Amino acid sequence: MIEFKDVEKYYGDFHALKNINLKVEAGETVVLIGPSGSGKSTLIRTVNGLEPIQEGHLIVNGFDLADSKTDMNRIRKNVGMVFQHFNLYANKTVLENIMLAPRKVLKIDEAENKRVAMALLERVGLAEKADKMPSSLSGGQQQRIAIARSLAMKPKALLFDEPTSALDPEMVNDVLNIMKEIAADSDMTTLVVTHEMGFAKQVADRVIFMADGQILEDAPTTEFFAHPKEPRAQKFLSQIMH
Ligand SMILES: Nc1ncnc2c1ncn2[C@@H]1O[C@H](COP(=O)(O)OP(=O)(O)OP(=O)(O)O)[C@@H](O)[C@H]1O
Repeated sequence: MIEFKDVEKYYGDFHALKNINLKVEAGETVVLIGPSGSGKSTLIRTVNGLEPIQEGHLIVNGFDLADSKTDMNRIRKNVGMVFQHFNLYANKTVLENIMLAPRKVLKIDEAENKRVAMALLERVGLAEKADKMPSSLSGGQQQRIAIARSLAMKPKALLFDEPTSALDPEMVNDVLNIMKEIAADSDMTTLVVTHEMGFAKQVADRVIFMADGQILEDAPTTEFFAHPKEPRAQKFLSQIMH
């Protein structure tokens, strides 16, 4: 579903991603961890073209993002993204937030669009908020709406960029529980940047450890947490687990 081949990414002179090679199979759940500034957000933002790469190849759903002929709209249709700060449309109701992209991009029938949107709101436990404005909801509720909005596009892959780090602690589990359900869906490819190690342990098929723009370790979850090989991963885990 997603393959990085010798990818290099720069912000001006700053080398943000260094020789990234990574393959994520369809249906896999991969968690990216690592110290602040190691390039985790940058890496997942390249997958739906939010950040361009400068060298190498990045194949998403069969299309190379390094190829100027690749249609980014087509990529974004299949690859949803959930951000740390929700990014809901402030001047639209919860229901409109969810219905907008399917209407504009997928051009689906209005009644069907509403039916799907309401079903998604049920799924995230917020059907009664359909006609509210996002600003009247808590952060955790807004994030659940943002997830429902992504799912409405029926993406093949979902990218989560620290989706719980802006939330009050009591809101975190509601969001993680929905993410766990999504991760368990064997058709959905899920890439998650998070500091929630419990979540990583429970749902990730693999853990990627990054530092200084490089992937230092890429291992099955149980193996990674039981025996991290890289000294920097060992140090990171010992700091974060206390
Ligand atoms: N738009 C940008 N312009 C210039 N430098 C940037 C930009 N975005 C990120 N960087 C730099 O790239 C490096 C990697 O940032 P990135 O946000 O990908 O790290 P991260 O591992 O996700 O960190 P965190 O856990 O703190 O979110 C950092 O040094 C950051 O300052």
